[in-house]
Amino acid sequence: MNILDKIVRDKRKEVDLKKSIIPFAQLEASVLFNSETNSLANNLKQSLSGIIAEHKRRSPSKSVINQNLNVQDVAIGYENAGVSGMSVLTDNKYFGGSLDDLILARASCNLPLLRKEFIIDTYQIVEAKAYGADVILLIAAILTKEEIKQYSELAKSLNLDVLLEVHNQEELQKSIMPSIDMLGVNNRNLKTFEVSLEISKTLSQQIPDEFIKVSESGISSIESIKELQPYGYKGFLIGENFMKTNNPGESAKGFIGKLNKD
Ligand SMILES: O=C(O)c1ccccc1NCC(=O)[C@H](O)[C@H](O)COP(=O)(O)O
Repeated sequence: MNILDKIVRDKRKEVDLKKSIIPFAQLEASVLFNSETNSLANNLKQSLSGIIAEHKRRSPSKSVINQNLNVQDVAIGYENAGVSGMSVLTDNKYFGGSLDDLILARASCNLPLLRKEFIIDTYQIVEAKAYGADVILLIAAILTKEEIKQYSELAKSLNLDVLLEVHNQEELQKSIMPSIDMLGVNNRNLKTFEVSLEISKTLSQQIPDEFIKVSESGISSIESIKELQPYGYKGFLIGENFMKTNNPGESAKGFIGKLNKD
């Protein structure tokens, strides 16, 4: 069983447990369906920095990255740095995150917030809305085409943006549909942890122009961004490179300052 299979297996148990504590109807009743969304897609279209900075304490590939920070400081720091959006990992077992992180980030900044989660059930999408997310992530590797359609349409009905993540051509082909706002190419193979920016470059030609392209994972230099921009990428998801420092906000600020100067 690879790591993605293990994460999904545990996620199904977690969601079942949550449903037994707070039933779907009760969760749904707590959500303000039409509440405003701060659109990440719009920010990326407007060519702000394009950086989507992540809050990531640990990961299956790197183990501990940084356990000493509080999410409010990180959110405020990222906002001051001029990032286009913030990604908040909410998985606890493998990444040390939680929905509390999402709500604390929401209370601390006005950035578009991505709930970075392994979504395998509509429950998690309504939960994302309830906890203040503006964007959800759908991972093509763990969903059927029908699930991608159902989940993305539900997200749109809740005023949430949808970032759909792919890693190969097969995943891309099943994911192209009007309810997707942004197509993210993950440079990290989630089954083997191998990272290569070539994945973003190769898949870019097959992404139709109407989708905003986001390159994810393994980005740690201005040169990488400059390399990816000619392939049409407007968004760049960066986690470890900022989170491994004592002050991710300052680190993002320095990065963006250099990006704007070059
Ligand atoms: O990061 C991992 O090790 C990982 C393992 C298995 C599934 C997902 C994983 N990461 C989620 C992400 O997509 C990254 O956190 C995100 O793209 C940022 O990546 P990085 O800049 O390399 O921290």
